[in-house]
Amino acid sequence: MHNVVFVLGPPGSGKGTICAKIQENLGYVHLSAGDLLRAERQREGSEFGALIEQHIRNGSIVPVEITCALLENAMNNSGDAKGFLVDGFPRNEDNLQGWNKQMTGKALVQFVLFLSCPVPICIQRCLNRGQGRTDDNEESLKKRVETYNHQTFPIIEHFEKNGLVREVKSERSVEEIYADVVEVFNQTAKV
Ligand SMILES: Nc1ncnc2c1ncn2[C@@H]1O[C@H](COP(=O)(O)OP(=O)(O)OP(=O)(O)O)[C@@H](O)[C@H]1O
Ligand SMILES: Nc1ccn([C@@H]2O[C@H](COP(=O)(O)O)[C@@H](O)[C@H]2O)c(=O)n1
Ligand SMILES: [Mg+2]
Repeated sequence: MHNVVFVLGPPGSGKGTICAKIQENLGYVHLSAGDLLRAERQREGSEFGALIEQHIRNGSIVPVEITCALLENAMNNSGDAKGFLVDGFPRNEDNLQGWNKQMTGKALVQFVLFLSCPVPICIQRCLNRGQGRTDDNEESLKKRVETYNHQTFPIIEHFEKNGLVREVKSERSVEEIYADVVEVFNQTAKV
């Protein structure tokens, strides 16, 4: 059984940054759904490359069968891990239902780390990121925020109703955020 922490928040809220620190210090393996999709988009011979790029540019969500298969493969190929930080998933109802269908009995969701941050700050962070992402532009960001507000936030609310959400405000320095995140892990997960 894989231990899983879902990490959610608006685009640019700092999910990848904080997950890297958790992986370094707390022994969880970081799996970013977006990174896995970008790698699959680049993989020679992938039948999904064009479809993934279309969704990424539009800020829309790739069908769960593709994303969940990438996540499950990555977990199975990671050897012994204390747990997995599943960053940027589940992003909509399709992701959630597909995960439940495919992963029930194989993964245990310990909690959901919700990095909350005002959208204008998130947008500015993405525009300054400088990694050459095809979706870090004003047009794609508008759509990504719309998708977050209409599809992802309701998923966070769903987990909140089940008592699984641990919110950490991420409009602060990485050090301040990370200190609160460590508290959350100490209280909730077996570290
Ligand atoms: N607390 C912070 N303060 C200032 N800048 C930050 C902070 N956390 C992350 N950043 C910067 O903001 C940008 C976005 O961070 P990051 O990639 O971690 O966000 P993300 O939530 O994974 O975004 P996305 O959803 O687009 O993948 C990066 O350039 C990162 O260095
Ligand atoms: N569960 C997911 C996660 C991501 N995507 C697509 O990738 C884009 C980038 O995601 P980041 O988390 O790296 O910002 C995102 O806008 C989606 O197009 C997805 O489809 N499903
Ligand atoms: Mg990210």
